[in-house]
Amino acid sequence: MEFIEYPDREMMMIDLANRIAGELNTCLRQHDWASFAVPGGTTPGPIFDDLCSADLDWSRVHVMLTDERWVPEDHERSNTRLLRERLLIDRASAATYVPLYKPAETPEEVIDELSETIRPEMPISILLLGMGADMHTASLFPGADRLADALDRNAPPLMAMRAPGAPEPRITLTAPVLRSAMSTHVVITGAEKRAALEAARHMKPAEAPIATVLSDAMVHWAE
Ligand SMILES: O=C(O)[C@H](O)[C@@H](O)[C@H](O)[C@H](O)COP(=O)(O)O
Repeated sequence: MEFIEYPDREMMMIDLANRIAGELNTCLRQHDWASFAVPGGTTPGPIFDDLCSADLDWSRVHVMLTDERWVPEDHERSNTRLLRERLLIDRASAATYVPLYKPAETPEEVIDELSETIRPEMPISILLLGMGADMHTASLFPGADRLADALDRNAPPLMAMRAPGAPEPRITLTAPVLRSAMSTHVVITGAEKRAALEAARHMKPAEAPIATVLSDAMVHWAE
């Protein structure tokens, strides 16, 4: 694991947007298209604000979420809504969006369909992950109902997940998909998450799910 500490959040967000744009460009020089998976939540918005105007061939970039909260797309907690408002705009509006949501009562009703569209995107070219102070990443939460299955190396690419720490059902990429990404960045802020990250390095993914990706990840932190 590589840990990069920044003087402040703004510099970190700008630097990460630049790094990711550079990695996407490199990937597009070598391949016809690149898959780019991003988290929702409160942290990545400023990265999206910078990245959406990056000068690259977005028409060959496939953007997807690492996980989604099972709420309609216009709900304030929808990660899809965050992407549509802050990433898939400006130059990045030319990207192909690969959805992790379809209107349905539960994720189980549409997971097979969604999995079929996700499968061809593997392995993910560039993966950006967030982390909660409880050491969850994507929607791999400690104590989640199907965490052990999602950590298994034979897990399907996409799973529904319910957890005490998550107010609504989730759908999430599973550990084998996250671990097979060609480039992995984790972005975290604040002292509490830094301490959680340090602790997770010595814990098993069953207790600290972020641990499943740490060995090959570049972690970006600012106060
Ligand atoms: O939908 C989500 O909640 C995310 O994809 C999730 O994995 C997120 O990255 C962490 O919960 C951190 O969230 P914050 O950035 O809001 O702290």
